[in-house]
Amino acid sequence: MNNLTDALHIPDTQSARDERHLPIQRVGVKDVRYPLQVRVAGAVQSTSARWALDVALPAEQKGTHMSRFVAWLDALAESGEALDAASLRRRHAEMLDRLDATEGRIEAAFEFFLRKRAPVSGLSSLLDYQGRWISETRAGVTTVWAEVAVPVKSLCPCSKEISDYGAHNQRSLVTVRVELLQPMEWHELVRFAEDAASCEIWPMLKRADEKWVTERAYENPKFVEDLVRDVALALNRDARIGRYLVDVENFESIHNHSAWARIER
Ligand SMILES: Nc1nc2c(ncn2[C@@H]2O[C@H](COP(=O)(O)OP(=O)(O)OP(=O)(O)O)[C@@H](O)[C@H]2O)c(=O)[nH]1
Repeated sequence: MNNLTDALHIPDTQSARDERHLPIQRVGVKDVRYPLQVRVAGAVQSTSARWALDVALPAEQKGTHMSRFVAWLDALAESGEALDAASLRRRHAEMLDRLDATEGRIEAAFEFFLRKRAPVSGLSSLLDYQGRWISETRAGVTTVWAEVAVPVKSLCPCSKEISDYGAHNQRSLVTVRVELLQPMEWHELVRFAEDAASCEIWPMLKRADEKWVTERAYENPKFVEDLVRDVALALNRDARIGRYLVDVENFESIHNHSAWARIER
């Protein structure tokens, strides 16, 4: 690229000096859609991610090397390497090298699938989840976060208590973002949310399964507060996890708004 622009006598404005004495904490690209390979439950899944990549820019430098972010993405895609916590750390160091930067951040949001067996019939089908990798280097330290958004079912304990029949229940979305001190598999992260719900959900259910899910949720009612606390309690017991954020949204079936809760450590 440099040889080409030199040959064409195209000025390199980005590398000019800036005299405003203002460093920039984060500059880069976002909403870049590019292929990604992720390792899920022992197999590699090909997916597409929405990327945000940025670096810190010193005060004296006018512009960052924008094209190099995409060059980095392309090198990753062409390598066929599946991203996990270890390869993300390595690739992050490469991105900083490529951009002549010492600090920066990578975020990739993507979909992946887990094969699930229905509780009674045992029939299997694929449930989709939203995953996210975040890697951040500041002051020489790189932290890696994994996030998953898990759809589950919740049933209201109050409604069950006060009603002669039934209880209102709804789909909930549990988002778990954890700082990984040691590796963790995506399906393990998903379990924190599914284990805490009134009931987990499946794409394909026969009538016997539907009866099971309905009764399981009825026997296991949870407020949004119960759900967020039960996920946090389980995360507290796992030494592989550093800081975390748990977000639960209940898409209430008796309101046209959501009930919502968050715990951060
Ligand atoms: N820094 C900066 N670059 C921009 C901006 N808008 C567009 N560009 C990018 O400038 C790039 C063209 O410059 P290149 O010749 O590729 O320079 P470079 O990205 O610094 O890469 P090298 O030549 O390897 O240094 C294109 O990728 C554009 O996307 C901007 O606001 N700031």
